[in-house]
Amino acid sequence: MASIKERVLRAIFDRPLKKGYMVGGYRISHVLGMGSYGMTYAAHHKWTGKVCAVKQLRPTKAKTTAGLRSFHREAELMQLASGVSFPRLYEVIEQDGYHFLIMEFVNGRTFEDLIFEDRRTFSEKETIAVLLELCSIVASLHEQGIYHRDLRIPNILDVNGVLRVIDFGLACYHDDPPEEPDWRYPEKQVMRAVSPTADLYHLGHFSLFLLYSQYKPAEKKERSWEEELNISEELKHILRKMLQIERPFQSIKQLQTSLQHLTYKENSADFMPYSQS
Ligand SMILES: Nc1ncnc2c1ncn2[C@@H]1O[C@H](COP(=O)(O)OP(=O)(O)OP(=O)(O)O)[C@@H](O)[C@H]1O
Repeated sequence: MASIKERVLRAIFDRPLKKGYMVGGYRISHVLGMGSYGMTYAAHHKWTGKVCAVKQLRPTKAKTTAGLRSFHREAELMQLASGVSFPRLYEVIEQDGYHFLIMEFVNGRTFEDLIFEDRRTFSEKETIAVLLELCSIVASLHEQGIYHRDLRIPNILDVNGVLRVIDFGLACYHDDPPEEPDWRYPEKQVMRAVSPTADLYHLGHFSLFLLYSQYKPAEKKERSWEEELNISEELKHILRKMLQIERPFQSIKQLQTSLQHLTYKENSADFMPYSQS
């Protein structure tokens, strides 16, 4: 959580750029989102009209070594993460003292949009189908030696039934040293572990968001997700392992195998890959 001083400085120095501002050959059209490190805009190339996403490092962060380091790492990791599931990095631009990543614009709906704006609901089968597709994407990232560590509903997009993952702001290399533990926030240690378990943990929470989209509270008293969600015991067991309530999975492959086993066991002719649902 940002301190009061930090919030005041951000309000003064981190104002988003105006529509029409040129970053290299790209003209800013509007703000897509504002995060703790960056402000992201949609922009168009002045000659070709090609649309792209421009992520600007917040000026207050650009003044710090840690902020600049994280910006360059995000660029490096995006460059390294190859595959159609991740946006391509086109350019890194430093201009007027600002720092920008110019990247492919992913034209889809985030799962946050789908659940909270479109009111889409996900059954157990649909959630498993989404998870299986994500397993392939995340496994490919892990094979490239990268852990994403921010697989949340605003960072996973549905582009006409095909999933894509954005935001490498918290990603790391598999051989990075472990981060200094902050004992005030024990969950952060799990979420920021330099390990596949960090992504598995995030995917566990991601799955709960999908499954809760169908939930209709029958009583005022809040119960645990295990009591509230009407899902199979097998899926609950898998989720407990993802969320480290039970002995955690150690790799995405282990999760993939358990989910596949679940779909075979159900042997349901009506089980469909996410892209065909
Ligand atoms: N390549 C992209 N294509 C389309 N939209 C994007 C792209 N990258 C980011 N966005 C949009 O911009 C918003 C903010 O971007 P991003 O997720 O990179 O930053 P953040 O998580 O908000 O910031 P930070 O990483 O600083 O915490 C996202 O919610 C997403 O909708």
